[in-house]
Amino acid sequence: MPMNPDLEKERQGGTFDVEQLTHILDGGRDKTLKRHFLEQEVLKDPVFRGPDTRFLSREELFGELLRKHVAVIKKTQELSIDDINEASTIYSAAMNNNVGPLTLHSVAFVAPLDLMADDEQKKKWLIPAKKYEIIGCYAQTELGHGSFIRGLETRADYDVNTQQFVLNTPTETAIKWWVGGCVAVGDIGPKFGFGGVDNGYLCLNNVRIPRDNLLAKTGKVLEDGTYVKPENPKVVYGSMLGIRAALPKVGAYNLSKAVTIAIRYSCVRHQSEIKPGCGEPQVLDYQTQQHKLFPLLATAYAFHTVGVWMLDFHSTVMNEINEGHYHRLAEDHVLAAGLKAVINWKTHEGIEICRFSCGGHGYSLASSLPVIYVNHVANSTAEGETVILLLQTAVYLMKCVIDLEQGTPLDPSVAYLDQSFSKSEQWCSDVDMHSLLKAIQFRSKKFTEYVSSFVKKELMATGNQQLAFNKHKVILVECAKAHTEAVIMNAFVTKVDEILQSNPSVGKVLSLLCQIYGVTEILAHSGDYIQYEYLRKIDLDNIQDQLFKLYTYIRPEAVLLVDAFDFHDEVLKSILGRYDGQVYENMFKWAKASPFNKQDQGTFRKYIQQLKQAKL
Ligand SMILES: CCCCCCCC/C=C\CCCCCCC/C=C/C(=O)SCCNC(=O)CCNC(=O)[C@H](O)C(C)(C)COP(=O)(O)OP(=O)(O)OC[C@H]1O[C@@H](n2cnc3c(N)ncnc32)[C@H](O)[C@@H]1OP(=O)(O)O
Ligand SMILES: Cc1cc2nc3c(=O)[nH]c(=O)nc-3n(C[C@H](O)[C@H](O)[C@H](O)COP(=O)(O)OP(=O)(O)OC[C@H]3O[C@@H](n4cnc5c(N)ncnc54)[C@H](O)[C@@H]3O)c2cc1C
Repeated sequence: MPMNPDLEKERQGGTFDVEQLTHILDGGRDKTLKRHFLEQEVLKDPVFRGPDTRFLSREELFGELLRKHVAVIKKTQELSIDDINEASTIYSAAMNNNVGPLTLHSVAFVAPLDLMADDEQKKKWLIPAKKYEIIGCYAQTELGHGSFIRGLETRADYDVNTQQFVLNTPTETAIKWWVGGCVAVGDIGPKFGFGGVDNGYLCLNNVRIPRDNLLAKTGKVLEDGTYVKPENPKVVYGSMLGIRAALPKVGAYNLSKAVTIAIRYSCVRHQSEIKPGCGEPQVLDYQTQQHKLFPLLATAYAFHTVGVWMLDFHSTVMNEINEGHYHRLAEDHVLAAGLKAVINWKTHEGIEICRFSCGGHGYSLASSLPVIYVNHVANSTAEGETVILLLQTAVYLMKCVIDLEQGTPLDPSVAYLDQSFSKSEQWCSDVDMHSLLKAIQFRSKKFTEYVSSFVKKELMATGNQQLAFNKHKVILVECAKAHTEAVIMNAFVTKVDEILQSNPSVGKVLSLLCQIYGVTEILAHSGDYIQYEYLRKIDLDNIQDQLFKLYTYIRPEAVLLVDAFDFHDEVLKSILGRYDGQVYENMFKWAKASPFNKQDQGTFRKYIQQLKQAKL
């Protein structure tokens, strides 16, 4: 199919090599080539062809995705793939923006076995689980409790005579609920999205399991019922940590898809007139459309950068823990908590902005933006609800203030809290990304000190830390967000500095995105900068001007920047986001193919005719 002339023109501009940026995003040329190979292994294999999942009922969708997920597993094994990124490539190429039915088995059942089973148990369960000879799930949440783990009601009473645990969900609120991939007792019913996953309920009534079913790499129960605590009790939370550490990159992936669709479509879509008689411009030429999408384009790159960094950091900490060193577990936990919370929340807001920036067609499943949205938005609740996780980060920051007062060294990711920040000089309208980072770190430091003063005062008054925290949860959450933004901006600036050395032309365009990210973050909290007397109104006016100027620099690069995400059309599965930009013809073809147009609904005759007969 010929290329849409608008997109053809967009691709003649640009100042950097798209393929080189794709290699950077993938982690090197070889990784790009391997990803292409794996995608083609899926896309050329007829077993992965099937009905358009956007036309399927919940039951049909589940069945079709389970069929495909089994094919994904077979393909992964056939190609001897054990790298999680490569396995995810095969998975994503097949799932059409859905979450597959066996995802929880991989991310929430196999992972804890790997983390907390001893060698005997690994032989017994981990090896068959990795071969899908046993299929598992992660049944923690109950009807009555999800966030408050210490409030869970399920019981495991040890029967010393039989060396067994007797499991019970003693109350209705104790029923295990939301359990992804749990086909034992029942499905919890239709959901907002996640149609590919059978989130189940599980009632336990005197279910007996052997003593050695308790994963025993950390804590264990001896034959006489004595509980031997793990060296570090918090390691039992580790299975949630693994998914949280991965979710920032999942957020970046989903936002990159949405931004690709919205920016390509905004170049194809012509609407209204700027100068009468001069034709309808591309909607991406409107400043308001750029103001919707370019900060999100910058955000997608920022989130990808920090998502890769978080996974590397988490993997290092897990290796340290495997060798018995727990000193970085707390930092890993609060980084994963803050990044998972902020990134997934801002991503689902961003996908929604991408959807309505495509007008009515964004609302059609032909765009796939609604599919990406409803499957992504769960990530702000699942694996730790946003506020819950931000409070974890906030409590850690309050401890950092005490550490600072006591002269205890801080973890590297919060070292900036110990830095002094000079008032900014007059910010002219081309402030660089390093100055923007300093400003964002400054705000986080001031906010942490401000919140800590309130919590301390409350603690003095009540002597109860939980009460003190509970009274200031709103500003504690804001404090955690401010810190997390400093972590994101620091990762982005660090990566762009590195790329400026290795590939100046790519680095330059990424530095423009980094500035857009930083300026957008500062303008979103401009009142704090005035209140802390770090910036003046003139500075804020100047960086507002800078933002609009940055949009003009990014405008000719925008399509190339989303092309660099390198989504194959069959992976993106969006008519608005097609690489060739042939939207209208394919929208019409897609609509005509809808089963709704295929069979005579019969309902028309059945009910409308009744109206006629009723002679109202
Ligand atoms: C074939 C290949 C396929 C590959 C596919 C890949 C592609 C995947 C595609 C899409 C991805 C989608 C997948 C997502 C699936 C999601 C499924 C969802 C699963 C779930 O939701 S499982 C259930 C999750 N539940 C929670 O997260 C509960 C949240 N609540 C809590 O974590 C706790 O209640 C708490 C931490 C909030 C409170 O804990 P507690 O009451 O004990 O009290 P605290 O004082 O706050 O904490 C005590 C102490 O522990 C420390 N702590 C807490 N948590 C952790 C942790 N996780 N790690 C380390 N340390 C932790 C805390 O800091 C305190 O320490 P101090 O005492 O202060 O030192
Ligand atoms: C798509 C999806 C898949 C899931 N898969 C699984 C799974 O496979 N296995 C599993 O075990 N669970 C699973 N879950 C459940 C998930 O872990 C919980 O929904 C999540 O932990 C939130 O807990 P909750 O639902 O009890 O919400 P609640 O904690 O009841 O939250 C309700 C509101 O209360 C607020 N709140 C709660 N506690 C506090 C507090 N201390 N301070 C301030 N505000 C508070 C929250 O911020 C929120 O606004 C899944 C959920 C979803 C949506």
